Amino acid sequence: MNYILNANEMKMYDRDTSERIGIPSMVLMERASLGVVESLKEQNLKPDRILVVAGMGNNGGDGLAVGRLLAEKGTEVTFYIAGNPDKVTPEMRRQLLILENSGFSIQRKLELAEYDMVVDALFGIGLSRNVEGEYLELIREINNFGKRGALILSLDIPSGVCADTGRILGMAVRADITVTFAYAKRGHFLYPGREYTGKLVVKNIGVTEKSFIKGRPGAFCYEKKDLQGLLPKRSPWGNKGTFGKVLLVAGSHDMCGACILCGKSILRTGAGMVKIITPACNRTILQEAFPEAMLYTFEDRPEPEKIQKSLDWADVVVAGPGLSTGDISGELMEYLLKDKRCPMVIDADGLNLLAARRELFRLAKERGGKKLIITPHPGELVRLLKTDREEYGTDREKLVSELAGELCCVVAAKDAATLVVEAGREEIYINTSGNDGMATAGSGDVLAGITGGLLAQGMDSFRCACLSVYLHGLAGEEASAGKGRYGMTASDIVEAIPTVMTLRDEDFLRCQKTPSKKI
Ligand SMILES: NC(=O)C1=CN([C@@H]2O[C@H](COP(=O)(O)OP(=O)(O)OC[C@H]3O[C@@H](n4cnc5c(N)ncnc54)[C@H](OP(=O)(O)O)[C@@H]3O)[C@@H](O)[C@H]2O)[C@@H](O)CC1
Ligand SMILES: [K+]
Repeated sequence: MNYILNANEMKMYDRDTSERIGIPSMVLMERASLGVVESLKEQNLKPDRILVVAGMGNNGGDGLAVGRLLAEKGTEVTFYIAGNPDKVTPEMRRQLLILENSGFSIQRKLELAEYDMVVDALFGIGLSRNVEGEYLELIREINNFGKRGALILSLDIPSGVCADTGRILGMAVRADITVTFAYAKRGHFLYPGREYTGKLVVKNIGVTEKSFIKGRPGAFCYEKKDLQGLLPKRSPWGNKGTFGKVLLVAGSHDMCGACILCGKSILRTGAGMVKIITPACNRTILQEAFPEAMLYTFEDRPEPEKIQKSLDWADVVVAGPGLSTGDISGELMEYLLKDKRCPMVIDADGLNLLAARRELFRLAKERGGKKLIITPHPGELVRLLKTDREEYGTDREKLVSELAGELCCVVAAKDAATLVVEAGREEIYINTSGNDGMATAGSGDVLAGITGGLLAQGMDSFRCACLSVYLHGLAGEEASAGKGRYGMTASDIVEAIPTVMTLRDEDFLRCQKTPSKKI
């Protein structure tokens, strides 16, 4: 598990590290700059000629220090500073003095020469508004250097990217590499910031959890090393019943694939049994393509007694993939929502039904008790919230939290960087696994299946949603490693689930003993 910070949190922890713990901010700055040089070495990058573009804040100070350290190693460095000298920070002033005392000259006019690398140290987490005028031109010029072949190295965050939201404030540097300090920032992962960040490297500078004096950060992500502590425990004496029984209500005429992708993902994640309720037209294909599933297929409309029997059997319900939004589906959803015993995962048309029929939305709300996980993509979320894409783009986190609060549930808001938010919980999960190959038909059905499979193994809803999203992304990475991002399909993601959940025997045994992580 790692933290993802916003600008205020980072500033607070920087300040507490200097003022309360006592590591001077010049020491932090020197460590940050040494970290950048170290990271270039790790990536075997040895630029001969570089340009440092520095602003008047501490991000600029980092840039001057990086240039100085590289010059010590023989790199030819051109230093350029921009901005109002009245705004210079004490640390930046000190860096300017060190350069002056060391005999370096500092340009105020940009030299349009050939450089191997441009160090972008214009703005870091102190960017507070849209960039304009001179800064806009500079950012355009840095990007032009990039187009002409120079490597663009951004310090902390590409200048112009909002550290809190990933939004572009006017214009932003398109970095090839971003070296950030202490912890990743939200803007590195939230789109479009993610596209501008390039390869992200995080360097420790001495700001650690000991600096969380005033509280922990509000967002976190999982890392591969966490899996051992996160996967549900398996009893050696367990049977298919004890590993969880999932009732999948999915599929409609011409929509059978969603049942298969979702159902297989449930079993691939470790649940013991799956029963599918779907129209009779899907029976033959399901029996051939997915023989592990039990079925209740119906001709015109499902019989209430049989639905109830299936509900009584199940530990968890997954509803919605390929379901369609007709009246029969609406009736089915009503039955499912009225039965408040089983935790439920709702996806796709299940969510569209909730959005279209307020009665169903009310029933979902009444379930309460956080026994509901919903997995909307942006279109579904916008429909549920009765808002538009523009508003969704301006403050996604706020809207997702509102929806979680209204339905008293866990929302996994799917997107390139999926957010998981639980009603009443301040901390959010930001997913960092996965890639663009996952933007393929049926990928969402796989996530719904993974979520149902983990929930059926007894996980708490929030942790289950976070882990599902993370595993789904890892399985996507695994699928793209085999098939490539162009050609991979949702079925490849399903097939990759076991690989990413496989622990070496010794890790598996340790996993059974490790207490489950609290977050
Ligand atoms: N503190 C520490 O211990 C450590 C900090 N570290 C480094 O410090 C960085 C944060 O430094 P920082 O807070 O000085 O902010 P920074 O990003 O350099 O810019 C602020 C300046 O930009 C200006 N400005 C803002 N927006 C603007 C706009 N649109 N257009 C024009 N101007 C604009 C703003 O002016 P103002 O808003 O006051 O008008 C101010 O002058 C951090 O990212 C990391 O790299 C590391 O060394 C590790 C240790
Ligand atoms: K920067």
